[in-house]
Amino acid sequence: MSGSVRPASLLSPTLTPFLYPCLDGTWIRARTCTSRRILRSISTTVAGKPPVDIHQYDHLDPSPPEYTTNLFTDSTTLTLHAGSGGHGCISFLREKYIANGPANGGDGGTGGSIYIQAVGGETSLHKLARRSILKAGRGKNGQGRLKGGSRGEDLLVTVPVGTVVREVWRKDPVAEEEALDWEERRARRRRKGKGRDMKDDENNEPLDPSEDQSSRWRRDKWLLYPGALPSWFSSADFPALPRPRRSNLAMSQPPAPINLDLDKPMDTPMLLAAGAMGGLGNPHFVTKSIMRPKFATKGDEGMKVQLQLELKLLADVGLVGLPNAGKSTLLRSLTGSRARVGDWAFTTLSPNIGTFVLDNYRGRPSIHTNGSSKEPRTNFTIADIPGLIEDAHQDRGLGLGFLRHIERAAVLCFVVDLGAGDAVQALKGLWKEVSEYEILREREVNAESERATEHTEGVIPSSAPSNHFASGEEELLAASNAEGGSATRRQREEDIVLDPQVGRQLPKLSLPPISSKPWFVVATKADLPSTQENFVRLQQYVNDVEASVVPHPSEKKNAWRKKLAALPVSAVNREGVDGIPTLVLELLD
Ligand SMILES: Nc1nc2c(ncn2[C@@H]2O[C@H](COP(=O)(O)OP(=O)(O)OP(=O)(O)O)[C@@H](O)[C@H]2O)c(=O)[nH]1
Ligand SMILES: [Mg+2]
Repeated sequence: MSGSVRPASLLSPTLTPFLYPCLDGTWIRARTCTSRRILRSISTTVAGKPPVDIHQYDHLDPSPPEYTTNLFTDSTTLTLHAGSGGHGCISFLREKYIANGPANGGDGGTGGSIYIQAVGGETSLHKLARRSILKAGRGKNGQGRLKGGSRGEDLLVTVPVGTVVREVWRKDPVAEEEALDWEERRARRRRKGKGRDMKDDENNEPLDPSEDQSSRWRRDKWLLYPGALPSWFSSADFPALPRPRRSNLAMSQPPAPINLDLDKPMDTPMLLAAGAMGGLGNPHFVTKSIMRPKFATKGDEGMKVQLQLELKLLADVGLVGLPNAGKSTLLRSLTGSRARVGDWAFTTLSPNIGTFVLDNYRGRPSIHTNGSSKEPRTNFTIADIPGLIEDAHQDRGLGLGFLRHIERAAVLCFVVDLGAGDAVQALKGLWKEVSEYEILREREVNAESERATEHTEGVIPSSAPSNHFASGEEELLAASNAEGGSATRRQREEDIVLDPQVGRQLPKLSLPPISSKPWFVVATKADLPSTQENFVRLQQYVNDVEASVVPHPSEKKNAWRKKLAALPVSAVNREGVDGIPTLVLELLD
């Protein structure tokens, strides 16, 4: 021990004597009664203990065949196809003595809808990543005797809690039809208003009455009686194409673009894209002149939407450390996790989540409170992410891809290896990467909000509710006034949520800055020889940060400085780790 440092006064009042018995007496200042009880029990077992066998806990230092590998994917792109509607049916009643009965074709069924639900218990998107396109079922075609087609099968996409969903693009054929229909009716209205001279205001050209699109026969929209040739039908025989329709369900769709943060388990699935409407059967087109219409309409095409899913794991504690620091070993010693451990860098290639059980319901109930909810806390979760290397924030190593998983951790646990050089420098290096990542993230959030503003200004979302809820004339008047029209639309969009549980757009999560999160340091491999001085220097530095004698390692103003602690542990021998839950609970609550 160097003479300049006064170790006894610097060491934390935690588990130091356990590892450094020569410094005994410093640990008596335990923070809480609980930690004092734990420490006392450890110290009594330590007295007169024979040297520890490093391999006594096999699962903490496993042999290679025992390594577990888990499939993990934290981001993927999915293309979802809502179900198309079934076609309407062309059919006529035929019974004994009724040779040429009336039309009795049923309507086509509505296509299946797409729902999303965040569920607990899942920690990866790999199942979804294997399937890039997911399709809901198509509605069945209508049948004779006015039998409507059955609905298409719905599709439920289940994602882990913590998934962020962003829309990449969408193709909504019904919205395109609506836009076309709206243009046509506006042109018709203008013609009506202009009277006989019929001049187009923009081009100043005479309008051709035959240009009326509504009466235009569209082959792709109509279904003809089997065996009938299109030439048998003149366009005059066809009624105007029915206006585009949407199911009632479409009103609970989130407005475009979809931007969800599913940070809580959902009781009910949330609608993403409603299935398209089925076509109309031939009875809809019976008129005085056409008593037996030999045509029906086809079902609408379903909406397609591409979504980017990104998983941000939700854990109470995030382990941050250099490669090979001993994070996975620490996770294994604290929890029942089977995280892969190995004596080389980048053993961990994807995040692991472990659960520390406080109350296993076998004894007296746990009395730990659970933050805001005030319910007893029965466990807390710990996320172990791949090691960070210098410039991880510039995507070196595996860092950047996985730093997002600690974004939502309530407490950060910096893991430094006492046997691998200056622990203070290691801690400063880790903080540098974390704060650089924070800057990157802030920039990304700003860019995203700018994009969102651009999108909403003056553009009618493609999933704007259908016009068929208002009477045609009323709506035309509103729409002819550009400003008023979009305002009405926007207003209606806010009003249309039928089921507040299912149709709500989840609020965007506003994450606190990473540097303002509570943190502590775990100095691992304290069983290695001559690590004592290194730990003492680390302890001194942490105390100085707490007392604001030196700047915070993140160099941020409002960074967390309360209750800082550095704990020496030997995870591989499971020594010193018992103090971590107590500290974590203090910081969590
Ligand atoms: N002596 C000693 N060795 C340890 C201790 N903790 C971990 N190790 C060893 O350090 C090596 C690396 O441990 P890991 O837990 O895989 O380290 P990691 O930080 O998860 O490494 P990456 O996943 O590569 O980032 C393994 O050989 C462990 O047995 C400890 O407390 N004492
Ligand atoms: Mg690891």
